[in-house]
Amino acid sequence: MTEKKFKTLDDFLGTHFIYTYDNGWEYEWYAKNDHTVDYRIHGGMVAGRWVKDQEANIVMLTEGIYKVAWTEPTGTDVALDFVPNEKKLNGTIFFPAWVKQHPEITVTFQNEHIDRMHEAREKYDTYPKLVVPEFAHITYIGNAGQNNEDVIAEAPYDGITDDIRAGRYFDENYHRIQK
Ligand SMILES: C=Cc1ccc(O)cc1
Repeated sequence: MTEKKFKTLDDFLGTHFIYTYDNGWEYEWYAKNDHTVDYRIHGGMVAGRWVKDQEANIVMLTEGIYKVAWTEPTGTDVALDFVPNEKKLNGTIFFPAWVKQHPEITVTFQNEHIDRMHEAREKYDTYPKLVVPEFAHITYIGNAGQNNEDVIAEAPYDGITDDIRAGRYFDENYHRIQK
């Protein structure tokens, strides 16, 4: 894992993280550029879900501390505060009621099923929302560079985060080593 020190917004953009929330949910998230994020979910209520090119608001609050927020086609809202120099973040996820009732609908490569998400958010309940506020500890930081399509490029599989942490997943140019 890189030991880089985060100071500027540019230090954050292009960075790839893996982290585990205190409730046990493991997530992988990539600051693709100053308005776009990709992610994969490895543990928790919607493990198996993965998303590319989600538009997000990304700012630096003060040196080395970053806030990211977005709203999804599912109606789920997310706010993340990264303190990468301390290997931690705080995330709050606001799930519409239907995602808790039918998580399996969202567990897919969302980009190929946007219509299905829009349909479900109209058809099923929004309220009461499920709010999940949690700290997480960062277990991996990688310098992927911005707009790297290899970072989040396939469905999550058992052991993928171990492969990434062990250095078996990306080559020296942060391209995926295909098995
Ligand atoms: C629902 C998406 C989501 C992505 C990353 C994260 O840390 C929390 C939620």
